Amino acid sequence: SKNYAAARKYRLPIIILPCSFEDAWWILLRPYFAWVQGLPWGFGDWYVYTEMGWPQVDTNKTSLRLGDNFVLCAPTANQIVTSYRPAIDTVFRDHKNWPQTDSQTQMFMVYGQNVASTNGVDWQRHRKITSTAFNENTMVQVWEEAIKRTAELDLSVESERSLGRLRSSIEVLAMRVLAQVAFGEKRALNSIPPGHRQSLMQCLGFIQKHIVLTILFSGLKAPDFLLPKKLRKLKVSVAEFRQYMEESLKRHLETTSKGSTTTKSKSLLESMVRANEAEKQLVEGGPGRVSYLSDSDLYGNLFVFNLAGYETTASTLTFALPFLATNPNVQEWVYEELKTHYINSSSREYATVYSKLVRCLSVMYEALRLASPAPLLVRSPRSPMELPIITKTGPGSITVNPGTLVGGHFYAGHLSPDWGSDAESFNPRRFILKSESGEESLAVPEGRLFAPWIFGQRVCPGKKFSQVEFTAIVAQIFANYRVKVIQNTNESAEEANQRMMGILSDKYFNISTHLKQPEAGALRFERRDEKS
Ligand code: HEM
Repeated sequence: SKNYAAARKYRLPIIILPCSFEDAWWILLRPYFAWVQGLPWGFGDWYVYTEMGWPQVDTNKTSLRLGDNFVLCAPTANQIVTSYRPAIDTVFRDHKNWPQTDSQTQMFMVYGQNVASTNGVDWQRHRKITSTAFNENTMVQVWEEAIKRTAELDLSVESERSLGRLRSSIEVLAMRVLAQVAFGEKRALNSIPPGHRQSLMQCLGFIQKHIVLTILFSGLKAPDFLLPKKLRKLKVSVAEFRQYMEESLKRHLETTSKGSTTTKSKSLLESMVRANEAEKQLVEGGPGRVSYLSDSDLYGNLFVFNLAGYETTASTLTFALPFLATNPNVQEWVYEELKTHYINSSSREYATVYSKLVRCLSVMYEALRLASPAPLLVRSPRSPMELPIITKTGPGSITVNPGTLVGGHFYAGHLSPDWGSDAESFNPRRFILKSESGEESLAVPEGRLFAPWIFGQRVCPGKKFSQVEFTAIVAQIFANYRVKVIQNTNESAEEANQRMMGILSDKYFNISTHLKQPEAGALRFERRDEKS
């Protein structure tokens, strides 16, 4: 009731919730209460808003009904949900005054503090060291590794794949790219090396799938026989992944201490270790706070790179490919670009090719606009802060107190009617600008909210990594294949495409975007050099 009284003062529409995703107990119980959605007179309408990534289910429905800003009023806290651009700008440009909340950052705190789990000066320390790892040398590796691994996908041998199967193939691919580029890991990721009980892919995959349980129970000291089977398995996976990280770090520390003479670092981890060692030398004996990372910090960051670094890209591709399959004209438009700059180009090198493939990148932008893996990002001020709002009477502002949350509702911004009458359809051309001389470039149309990697100082450090990887994979696939939706018996191509769009809109959130029915649709990859 205290929260409700505070919410009323904002003069914004209010949705009352009996609990929220900030309550740990509710996260566990939530699946058992799905039935409330079937209650008459909208009695169960609150249910959808009680999970972290709810906009992936609701998309922009609530925003169309209630406007650009409204309040979710729960017993734990009020959350002002906004897709109003001045508000998004105010909050996300200023991470000092609008830091992340514990419930969001702690999601990433399984092995140690890291760039995603910290705020303020601690964050600066993590960010400084980890950012050194994302340089142009890394991008060359991402490009080459992604092309090589895509060629190994064997799309002509296994030419028909359900969306579920496609997702797992692409996850393996993206994980390989990350493992190679980030950790210099050359071993097969799905075999079990001596001294291990699980492969790297097995343990990371299991942690990823049960990330919420991992966060809730990673510190649990209970003896194994008291734990349910799933938690026992999770404990093994968490320990296994730690062992992989320790081995990897040990290898890298050895190489760094040998003082390798090349200036170019070979992996993200190596750059990070190097920058950290340099930082240690710098402060040795000097006064002031610690500016380097401890081993536990390094593990924390390694884990978070794994968590943030492959599923997001894999998720984006699992949407982009079927979107392209339902839009053969867009495929041909992408192919035109590939013919000029990739297929018939004398070089396939990152430096010459990547920046020219703007149509490929526009496909990524459009897939992210429609199915971003980060649907709602929450912040909360440390001291009372002004937040711009918009009501029926026009723009204004309200004071937000500490303890009140502000949720940036990126889905609503990405699907807003501002994008025009085709806001809901897949049309990557909207991101392409043509100069008078006919040269194409990528641009977000004026006056739209588009921030899948957010912006400002806390922008995703893997933004370019993911763009280069996505472009390489799309280029390599569409230079060689046409992709089609597989029709069911008695179904026309048009009907199959319609069905596919339905499957793609049925989503849920777990670190990234997932389909509820990935086995209900499938794609066929047809080689371009064979008759179709
Ligand atoms: C399509 C791909 C990707 C998307 C859409 C994406 C999106 C995002 C977003 C929205 C954030 C901000 C979260 C917040 O502040 O609450 C973020 C942070 C982060 N991302 Fe990404 N990301 C992608 C790929 C990657 C990749 C490939 C890596 C690493 C290899 C990566 C590493 C990180 C890290 C470490 C952070 C935390 C940074 C910080 O808090 O300072 N991401 N990402």
